[in-house]
Amino acid sequence: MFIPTLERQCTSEQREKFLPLCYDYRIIGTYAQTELGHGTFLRGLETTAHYDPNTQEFILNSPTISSIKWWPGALGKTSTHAVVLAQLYTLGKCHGIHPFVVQLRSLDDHKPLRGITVGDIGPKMGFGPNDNGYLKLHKHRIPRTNMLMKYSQVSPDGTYTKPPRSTLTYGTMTFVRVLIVHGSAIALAKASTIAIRYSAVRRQSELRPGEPEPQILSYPTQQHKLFPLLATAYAFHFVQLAMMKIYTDVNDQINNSNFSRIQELHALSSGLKAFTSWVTNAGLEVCRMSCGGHGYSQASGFPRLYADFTPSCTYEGENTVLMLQSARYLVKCVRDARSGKTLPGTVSYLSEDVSAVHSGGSSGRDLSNLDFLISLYKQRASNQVHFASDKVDRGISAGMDLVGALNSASVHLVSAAKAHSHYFIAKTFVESLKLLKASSELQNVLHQLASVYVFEGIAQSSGDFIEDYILSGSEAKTIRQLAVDLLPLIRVNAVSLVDAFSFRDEVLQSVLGRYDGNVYENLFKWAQNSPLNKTDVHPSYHKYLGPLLKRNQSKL
Ligand SMILES: CCCCCCCCCCCCCCCCCCCC(=O)SCCNC(=O)CCNC(=O)[C@H](O)C(C)(C)COP(=O)(O)OP(=O)(O)OC[C@H]1O[C@@H](n2cnc3c(N)ncnc32)[C@H](O)[C@@H]1OP(=O)(O)O
Ligand SMILES: Cc1cc2nc3c(=O)[nH]c(=O)nc-3n(C[C@H](O)[C@H](O)[C@H](O)COP(=O)(O)OP(=O)(O)OC[C@H]3O[C@@H](n4cnc5c(N)ncnc54)[C@H](O)[C@@H]3O)c2cc1C
Repeated sequence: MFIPTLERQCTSEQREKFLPLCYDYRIIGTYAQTELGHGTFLRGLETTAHYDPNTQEFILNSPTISSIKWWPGALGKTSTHAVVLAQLYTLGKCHGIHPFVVQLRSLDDHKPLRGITVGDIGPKMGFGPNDNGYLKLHKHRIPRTNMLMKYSQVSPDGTYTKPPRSTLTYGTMTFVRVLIVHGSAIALAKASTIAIRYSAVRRQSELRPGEPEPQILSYPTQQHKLFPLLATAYAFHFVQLAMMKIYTDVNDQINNSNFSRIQELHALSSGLKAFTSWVTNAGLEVCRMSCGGHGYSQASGFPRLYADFTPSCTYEGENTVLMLQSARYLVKCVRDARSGKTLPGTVSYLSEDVSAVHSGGSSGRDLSNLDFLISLYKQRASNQVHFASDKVDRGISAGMDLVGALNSASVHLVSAAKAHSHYFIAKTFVESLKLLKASSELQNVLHQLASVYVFEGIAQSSGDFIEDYILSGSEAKTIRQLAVDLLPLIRVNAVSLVDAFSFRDEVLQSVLGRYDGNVYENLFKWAQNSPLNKTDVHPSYHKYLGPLLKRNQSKL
């Protein structure tokens, strides 16, 4: 995050000064924004940067215990520099959060500089090798030119020039949220690879006396656990491509001072980061549990994969908060649509009258047709967004202010943002396959994946579709069965579909997911290499167990 922030927030002179140092690994930096007392509420950050026109320096301080920077990756022991987000004060006025480059450690002996107290925050659930750290600043001075001034400036005499948009400071977070969508796709693909390869190797239970134990991948329940997640990994792959394309297009516009789509990008990246990381987080656990006891071993790769992925639901914007950000934008779009404004591409459906298109229970609807089902996802999303938006309006009519009305409707707003994200993902998956240049055989297999993703997505949220009369109960049951009917067809190509992710064994880090399927021999080898097995009799025997046993044997 250090380098992307410099690339996006530096003037050209600052880029020339700082970026070569980064690219040549002459300095190592972190992104120090979160504090002990604030991670979500950025306007509440307490670190201060007061401008001193006499010396043309900023004086940085951590004025309270809650203002100590806390969590930034590699801050504890590694980073020589940080981008520090602090409240800017100049000529007696506060201008809000701005980014500053701060050197933390000497480039000679790596010791912390004067006014810098820095260290590791201690052991975490995962990310063991990462020294997430703390930073306490005490009257630490930096040159005026260390404030990143692409969008806002402080002149030598302390005059402040404000940015075209205050939220441009938040740009790096948007970029990383887009990367996290990609990260979700990768993590779910890894977990699917491990679970499906192992399920093809593992044989368990005797269905009928004398019959060989079947591969657990042959059980419909095992297929129902794993194949929708495999399909989701493929869906997220295509979604992250689409998300990155939108990010790149909007970022190019921003670089040309066109800020018209910044809100749409923020809303979409927030919703997709939250949706994909939540779904992946839950999916990793399903994959682990589908591997039985060996899934719980470190050898499976699942404990580390989960412990390292699960903070994706928290960092870079806590998921609930991001869903609310997305929903806030959707509510604004409903208002704009009602006042006749044209809506941007990813939300234009909110101005369509989808309610008349479909009503549950109509006979003869082709429930296996993906284009038709995507139109139902659209109707569900539109209904949920309009419902939540109407709740906000009713709150205001009842005398609440906008903040109060939004807060009061927030549970429904999160549901609406989820439905919106889900519609975007399902639509993107189906549309991406149409554009894919592939053999008819491959198209057929991918269509099976898209179908099970779309069917299972409805099955798992059938309440939404039934409550709004988008589907009848019997139609929902039919779609649920369509998903189950697809499972044996996907079984034929399941191992090939995870092999297609092409994770090398060294990357997958899983004995269960080894490409050669030689699990048991390598599990035994792995166990023998366990530190506890360095000696037949562990040294602790002589200190604890031995004396205890001998003492009790003497009583016999
Ligand atoms: C290139 C090939 C790569 C291959 C990649 C392979 C895989 C990648 C693997 C994964 C990589 C990722 C690894 C991750 C490592 C990251 C580690 C974690 C780092 C961190 O956690 S950094 C800290 C993150 N912190 C946050 O995200 C804080 C969240 N809080 C906020 O953003 C704001 O406080 C919040 C919640 C938005 C509230 O803002 P606030 O101003 O207080 O209040 P409002 O809600 O009223 O917003 C005002 C206004 O601003 C708009 N807004 C807010 N944010 C943005 C934004 N980012 N962009 C644009 N606009 C924004 C908001 O919509 C409001 O607008 P209105 O018009 O409605 O007024
Ligand atoms: C592994 C890891 C790495 C990190 N790396 C970095 C880094 O490199 N740099 C950095 O600056 N930070 C980093 N962070 C910090 C991270 O960005 C914050 O933890 C994150 O933004 C969440 O903020 P918080 O911890 O204050 O959670 P909180 O906001 O306190 O969340 C707690 C609960 O409050 C709820 N909540 C908060 N606000 C609202 C609201 N308005 N409406 C409804 N509910 C709300 C949330 O939904 C959540 O359930 C990292 C964190 C982790 C775990």
